[in-house]
Amino acid sequence: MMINKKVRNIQQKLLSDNYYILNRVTFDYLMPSGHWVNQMREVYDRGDGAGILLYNKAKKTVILIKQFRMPTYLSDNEDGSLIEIAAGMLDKDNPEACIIRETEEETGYRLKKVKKVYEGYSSPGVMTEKMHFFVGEYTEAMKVNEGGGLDSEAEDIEVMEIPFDRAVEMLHKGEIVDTRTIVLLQYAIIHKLIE
Ligand SMILES: Nc1nc2c(ncn2[C@@H]2O[C@H](COP(=O)(O)OP(=O)(O)O[C@H]3O[C@H](CO)[C@@H](O)[C@H](O)[C@@H]3O)[C@@H](O)[C@H]2O)c(=O)[nH]1
Ligand SMILES: [Mg+2]
Repeated sequence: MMINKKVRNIQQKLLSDNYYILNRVTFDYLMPSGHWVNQMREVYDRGDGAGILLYNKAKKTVILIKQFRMPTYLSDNEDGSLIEIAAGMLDKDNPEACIIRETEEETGYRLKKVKKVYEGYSSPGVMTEKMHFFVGEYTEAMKVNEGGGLDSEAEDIEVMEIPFDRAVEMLHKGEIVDTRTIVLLQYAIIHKLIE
């Protein structure tokens, strides 16, 4: 941890801990020219996350979810709804336990086994978050409730079971614009999860 000799004098100033943590971080950075320059970054820390692509080989389907995402609505997403993989923030549990819990809350399927495929920083210039990516097979027998998210968190999640071919078409037509979902659909294509 923190062994980079080109970086020193890191200072953090808390800008907000209203919900998660936003810090203003200043530091000195040694340029290739040999000069130290003072730099500033605002860094958002809301912990790490996990996401999963659920797929069924026999039915040749995947499960995605649709929900309202305010930041995209403030950007250019017309009605603010976004098609995504099931995903959640790690509380104190490990990524695997987290994704199994989130899958049940959001989609209604209780998985026993998941496969970790990637780890990656979500938005490395801005936030600390690292995402843990999983894939998992689901069957009708694993369905324990309707999903839809937690009322206590005011979640309104639509569960979408769709043919894998349709998901790939949506990907290629630009109807899927969540990076994490793009990553896992591409994983499924590359590794022929469904044929
Ligand atoms: N009041 C309040 N509640 C919040 C706020 N931010 C999040 N929440 C609550 O925290 C819940 C988080 O639900 P999760 O399912 O755990 O997380 P997520 O929003 O699906 O996040 C996943 O996707 C993100 C990408 O959009 C990832 O960044 C994240 O790591 C995770 O994978 C939300 O439903 C909401 O109730 C906030 O600023 N204020
Ligand atoms: Mg979620």
